[in-house]
Amino acid sequence: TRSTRPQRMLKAVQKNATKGNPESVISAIDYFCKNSEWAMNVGDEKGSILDSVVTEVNPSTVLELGTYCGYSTVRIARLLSPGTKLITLEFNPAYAAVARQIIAYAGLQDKVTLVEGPSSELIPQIKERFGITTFDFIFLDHWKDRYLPDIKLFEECGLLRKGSVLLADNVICPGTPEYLEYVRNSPHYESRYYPAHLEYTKVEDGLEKSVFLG
Ligand SMILES: O=C(NC/C=C/[C@H]1O[C@@H](n2cnc3c(NCCO)ncnc32)[C@H](O)[C@@H]1O)c1cc(-c2ccc(F)cc2)cc(O)c1O
Ligand SMILES: [Mg+2]
Repeated sequence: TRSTRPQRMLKAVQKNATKGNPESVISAIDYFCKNSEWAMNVGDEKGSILDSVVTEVNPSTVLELGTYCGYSTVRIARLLSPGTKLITLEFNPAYAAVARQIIAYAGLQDKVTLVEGPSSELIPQIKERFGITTFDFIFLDHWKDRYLPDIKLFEECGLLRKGSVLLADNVICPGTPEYLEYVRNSPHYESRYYPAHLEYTKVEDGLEKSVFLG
């Protein structure tokens, strides 16, 4: 049977990247998406903004919603201080299998805990399963209509502290209107929009950074 796009992306990484070199894995995926097949990775332009926010926050506890093929997982994990790990949630087993191989190819498997399952079920389990009290940094890049319910779940589960940073992809395209309205109007968040473009295109998109105020 025909391979899937994530499987073809993995092949491109194994063919064009250098094992243990995260930068080469990122470049190989961006090259594949620009020259072979578009895929919904955060991409290089928004990825650079992601890099700058992660570097600024220098988080000890990190959560990503929506691993997909692991592109943003690799971007984030390569910037973490020694000993810091990130938890990434992915409910599609086929995507998770590809992501594990891409993360391992980058040599970052020891900095990443990929948990298979839906965020709605996993978020309430995080404290007891992973011994986390609160998250310093959260990257949202899963189904766009799940951003708002999941941020409310973070609040209910006490997973945010004064200063927790949430960074959301695709707030313009495909768009997350309810989430944007919430974080921009809630007295509990200080929000800022980073304009950019939809990965590998000229279409307008951007990232929204929201700091929890307690
Ligand atoms: O749709 C987009 N992203 C979705 C990501 C889904 C990934 O995350 C996984 N996932 C989803 N919900 C959950 C969940 N929780 C939900 C239930 O609890 N818990 C765990 N994992 C979850 C999926 O299995 C996928 O691996 C997108 C589209 C465009 C786009 C723009 C323009 C176009 F024309 C076309 C496409 C651009 C982008 O950057 C995009 O991110
Ligand atoms: Mg996205």
